[in-house]
Amino acid sequence: MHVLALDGIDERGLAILREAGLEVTAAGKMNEEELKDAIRDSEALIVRSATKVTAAAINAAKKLKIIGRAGVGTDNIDVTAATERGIVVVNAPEGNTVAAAEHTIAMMLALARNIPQANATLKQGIWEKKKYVGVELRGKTLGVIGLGKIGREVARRARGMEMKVMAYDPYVDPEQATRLEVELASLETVLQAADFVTVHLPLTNETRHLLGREELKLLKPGARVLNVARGGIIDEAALYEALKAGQVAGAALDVFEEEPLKASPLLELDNVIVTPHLGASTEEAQVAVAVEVARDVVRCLKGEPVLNAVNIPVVRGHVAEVLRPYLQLAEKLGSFLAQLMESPIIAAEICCNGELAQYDLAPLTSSFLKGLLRPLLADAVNYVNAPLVAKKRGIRIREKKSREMEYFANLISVKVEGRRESHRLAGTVNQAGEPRLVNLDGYSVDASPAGHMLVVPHLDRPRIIGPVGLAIGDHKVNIAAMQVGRQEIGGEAVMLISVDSEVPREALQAIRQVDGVLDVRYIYL
Ligand SMILES: NC(=O)c1ccc[n+]([C@@H]2O[C@H](COP(=O)([O-])OP(=O)(O)OC[C@H]3O[C@@H](n4cnc5c(N)ncnc54)[C@H](O)[C@@H]3O)[C@@H](O)[C@H]2O)c1
Ligand SMILES: O=C(O)[C@H](O)COP(=O)(O)O
Repeated sequence: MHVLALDGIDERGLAILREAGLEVTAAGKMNEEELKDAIRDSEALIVRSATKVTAAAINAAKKLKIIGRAGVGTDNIDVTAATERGIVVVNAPEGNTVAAAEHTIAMMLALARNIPQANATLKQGIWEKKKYVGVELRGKTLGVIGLGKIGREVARRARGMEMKVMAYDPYVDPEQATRLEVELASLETVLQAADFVTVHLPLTNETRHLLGREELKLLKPGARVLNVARGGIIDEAALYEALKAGQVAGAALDVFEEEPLKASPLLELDNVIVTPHLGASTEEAQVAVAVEVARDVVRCLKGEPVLNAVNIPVVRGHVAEVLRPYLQLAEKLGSFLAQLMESPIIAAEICCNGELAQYDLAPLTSSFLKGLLRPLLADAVNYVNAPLVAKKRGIRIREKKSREMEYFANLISVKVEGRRESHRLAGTVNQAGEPRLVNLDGYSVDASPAGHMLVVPHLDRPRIIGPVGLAIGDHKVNIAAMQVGRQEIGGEAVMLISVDSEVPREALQAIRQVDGVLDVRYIYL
C-alpha cells in the first residue's frame, strides 16, 4: 500500500509508515493538478497546511482510505468530500499545542517590546531607544478567544507572567476555566476589557471574521491583537483600518487569509509584526505530529480503529473496550434486517437499553447503518459515510436510549421500515462476550448472529418443522441450530435456523412449498 506524504512531514513519522511495510513517497507542497495525479493510486495521503486537498483531488483518488493532517486545522481539506467518499480524515490534535502556545507568548512579548522592529533597525546601524519604548505584560488583561488546548496553554503561561486572563468560549467547562484562574465572559466584555486579545479557534463559517469592524471598535484604544490560529478569524481589512486609526496599537500575525502571504497593506505598518505560519514549527512539534498521524494511518490501513478521526465518532480507552462487541452486534443487526427487507428502506431506528444508554450512540448508529446499507451498496459504504449515505437516500434515522431494562444488562433493538413492511430485531452481548439475537419481530429467539441463516415465518401447527428440516437436508445442507418463536398457540410463528453452508435456491423453493410456511428468507452474516 502507498502513502503520499506532502508538505515536509518529519522523517520520524515516515519511518513508522515504512516499518509497517507501507511504500512512502515524500514531497513538498502540491497544487491541485499535481495532487490529482500523484494521489490516484495511493491508499493514504498526509499533509500539513500548505497543500489544499480539494474535492476534485479526493475524487481523483481511486483507492484512498485515509487523509492525515500532521497538525490541528483541517480547513485545507475538503472533509465533506472525503466523508462522502468514505475516507477517514485524521489530525494530530495535541502534538503542536505547546509550540503554538509558546509562539503566541513569543509574539505577545515581541509585540509589547517592539523586538522585531528594534532588531531590524539596529541591523541597519540605527541605535534607536526612544522610539521602541514598550509596555509590560504584568498587570495587563489578556483576552483569550477560544479556550481550547492552545488557548488554555496560553492562559496558563500568561498567568505565570502576572497577567489577568479573561476568555470567551461558549463551549468550555466553566470549572476548567476557574481552575486556570481565567474569568469567562461574553465576547463583548472580553474585548472591552482586554489590553491584548489572542484568538485560538478553528476557522469555520461561524468563526470567519469573528473579529470584524464592529468587534474591533469594542477594543480599548491602544489594545494589541494576536492571531496564531487561522487567517480569516480576524478580518484583515478591518484590522488594517483599526491600526491606521490608532484604535489598535499593534498586531502580531502568524496566519493570513491568503497563504503564502506575498503582499498586504498590513505589511506596510510598522506596528504589525508577522511570521510565516510558524506556530507549529518546532522540532519537537513536527516530530510529535508526524508520529501521531503516521500511527493513525498505519492503524487505518491495518483495519484497526483510528484515534484522531475528525469525520467519524471516535471511541477511546475503556469505552472502546466496552463498546467493541456492541459495535459488531449493531452492524450484524443492520445487515440481518437489510436482508429481511423486500421494499426500499425509508426509516431506521436504533434503541440502546441498559448500561449502554450512558454512552454516545453515534458509533453504534454508524455501525448499524453500515450493516443496513452494505448488502445494497457493498464497498461504497463504510463507518465514515454510512450516516451521510443513509440520509442522502432519504432514510429517516432515529436514535433512542433508555437505562431501563427487564431481562438483559444491555440490549440493542433496531427497527427498519420499508415502503411495504417493517421488521424489528434485538440483540445483546452475553456474559461470555458473545453476541446473541434475542428477539425477531416480537418473537423471542436465542441465536448467534453469524454465518448462514434462514428465517421462516409459518403457522403454528403440527407437520411444519419436520418438512422444513427435510427440505433443507434434501439439498445437503446441515442444520446447526433451530429456534421456534411464537406468541400464541396456533397463531403465527417464526423459525430461525442456522445452517452450515449456503442454502441453494431450490431448497428455498422447497421450503416455501411446505404447507403452512408463509415465507422464507436466507440471511448471510
Ligand atoms: N499557527 C499555527 O501554526 C497553529 C498551530 C496549531 C494550531 N493552530 C490553530 O489553532 C486553532 C486552535 O487549536 P486548538 O488545538 O486549541 O483547538 P481546540 O479544538 O482545542 O480549541 C478550539 C476552541 O475554540 C472554541 N470555539 C469553537 N468555536 C468557537 C466560537 N465560535 N467562539 C468561541 N470559541 C469557539 C472551542 O470550544 C475550543 O475550546 C486551530 O484553528 C488550529 O488550526 C495554529
Ligand atoms: O493547524 C495547525 O496545526 C497549524 O496551523 C500548523 O500548520 P503547519 O503544519 O502547516 O505548520
